[in-house]
Amino acid sequence: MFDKATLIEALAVLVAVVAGGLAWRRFHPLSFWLCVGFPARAVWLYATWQHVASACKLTHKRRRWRVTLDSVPVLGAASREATAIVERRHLRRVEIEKAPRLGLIRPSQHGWRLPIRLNDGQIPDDFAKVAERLAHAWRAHAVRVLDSKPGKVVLIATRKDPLVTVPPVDPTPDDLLTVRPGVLENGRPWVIDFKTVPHWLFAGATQSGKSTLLNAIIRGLAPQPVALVGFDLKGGVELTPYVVRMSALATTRSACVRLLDGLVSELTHRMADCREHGVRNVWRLPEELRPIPIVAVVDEVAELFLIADKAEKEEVAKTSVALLRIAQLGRAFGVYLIVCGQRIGSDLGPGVTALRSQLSGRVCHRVNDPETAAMTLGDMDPAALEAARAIPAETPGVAIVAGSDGSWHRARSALTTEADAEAAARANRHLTTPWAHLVRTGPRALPDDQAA
Ligand SMILES: Nc1ncnc2c1ncn2[C@@H]1O[C@H](COP(=O)(O)OP(=O)(O)OP(=O)(O)O)[C@@H](O)[C@H]1O
Repeated sequence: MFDKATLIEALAVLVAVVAGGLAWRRFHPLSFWLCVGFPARAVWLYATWQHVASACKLTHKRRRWRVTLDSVPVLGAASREATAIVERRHLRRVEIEKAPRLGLIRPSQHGWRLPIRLNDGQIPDDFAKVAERLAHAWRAHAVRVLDSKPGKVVLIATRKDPLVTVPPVDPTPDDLLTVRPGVLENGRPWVIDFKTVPHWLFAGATQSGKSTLLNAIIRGLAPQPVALVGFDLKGGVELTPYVVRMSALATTRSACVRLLDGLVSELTHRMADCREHGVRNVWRLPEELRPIPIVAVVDEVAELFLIADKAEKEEVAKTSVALLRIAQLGRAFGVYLIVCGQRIGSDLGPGVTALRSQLSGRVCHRVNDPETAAMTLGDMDPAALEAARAIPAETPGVAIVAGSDGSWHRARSALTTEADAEAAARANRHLTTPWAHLVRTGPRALPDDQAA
C-alpha cells in the first residue's frame, strides 16, 4: 500500500518528533509539562475518575431511573427448534455509584490543583484519608487537601518532590520582618512574616536542619532595620558567629535573666508609649516615635528550663515568666520570638507548655522522640503530626510548617551555611542597635497610674 520511501519518511518524522519531545522535556521541562504533559494527564484523570473514586471509596450509592436491556429466553415451541432470545428494554430504578463531581483542573509548576464538589455527607477529611491512594492512582508524588469551603474541597497534587533540590535563597532583602528561608511543597516560597505570625517554635533533632533554618533567617533579617537579641545556653556556639549584628547575646543563665528583664522593661515602655498616644500597637505610633522591632532568638530552649539545683529554680521561674510575658505582649509592641529546641517536652515544666501555646508559628523538623513532635504540632491537624513523623533522616532541612490559621505545609529551607549568615551579619553590622539604646530600663508609670 505504501512504498518503501514513504515508510522511511514517516519513520524519520516519528523519530524526529520523539527526539524533539524528549529534548523539549529535558531542556524546558516546565513548558513541556504545561503544553504536553498536563493536558494528557488532565484527560486521563477525568476519564478514570469514576473508577479511581470507586477504588478509593469516595463514591456514593444512589438509585436512579435507567433504561436496562434484558435478555429473555423464548419458551414454548419456538425454543425447541433453536435457542431464541428476545431483548427487551425496561425503565427501572437501579443502584449506581456516583463519584464526587470534578471541577476545572488547573496546572501548576509542580503538578495540578483540582477542585471537587463533595457528595452529600462527605467531609474534606474523607479526601485527606485517601490522599495516598489518590497519589498512587494519579502517579503523583503526593496529594494534599489544600483548601476547603462548604461543600467543596481543593486537592493539590505534586508530580515529584520539589523539596529534593531547593534553589538558593534570593539575597535581596524582603519586606520588613519578612524572610523567605526556603520553599514549600507546592513550589511556592516559604514565607515567614513576623508581623502576621509573631512567635515561632522550631523543633528538630540534631542534624535535622534547625541551625540551617536559623542561618537563613538571620541572613534574611540582617539587612533589615531590626534588632536581634540572642539567648544561647549551648555556650554561645550557635549564635556567636552573628554577634556583630546582635544587640546582645546571653550565654549564661544569669545573663539570660538580665536580658529578658531588659526586654520586659522595654515592652512596658512601649506599652506606655502606646497608651500615651491612644494607639493599640507600636505600628500606629507616629513614625518618629516608632521603636525598632526586636527579634529574640532562643537556641536550645530546654537548657533555659533545666533545673540542676535549687539555686537555679528561681532563675528558671523568672525566665519562664519573662518569656511568657514577651510572647503574650510582644506582637503589639514589636518584640518577636524564635524558640528552638531539640527536645520540647512537658517534663521541662509547665512553663514550656504555657510558652508553646503562645508560639503560634511551628516548624517541626525530623525529631527523635514522639513527644517533641506532639508538643510542636499535636494541638494542630493530626495529619501534620503524621507528616512530621515521616520525615526521613536523609533530607535534613525538611520540616512541617504550621501557621496560626491551622494550615500546614511540608517545606525545606535552602542550604544557608553559617558562613553565609556570618557574612550577612558582618556586612550589616552598621545596622546593629546597641543594647543600651534598645531597651529603656527603670520604672515607667503608665498614664493612668500618673493620674492616680
Ligand atoms: N535545607 C537543607 N538543605 C540541604 N542540606 C541541609 C539543609 N539543612 C541542613 N542540611 C545539612 O544537614 C546538616 C545539619 O544541619 P544543621 O546543622 O542545620 O542541623 P541542626 O539541627 O542544627 O543540628 P545540631 O542540633 O546538631 O546543630 C548540615 O550541615 C547540612 O549539610
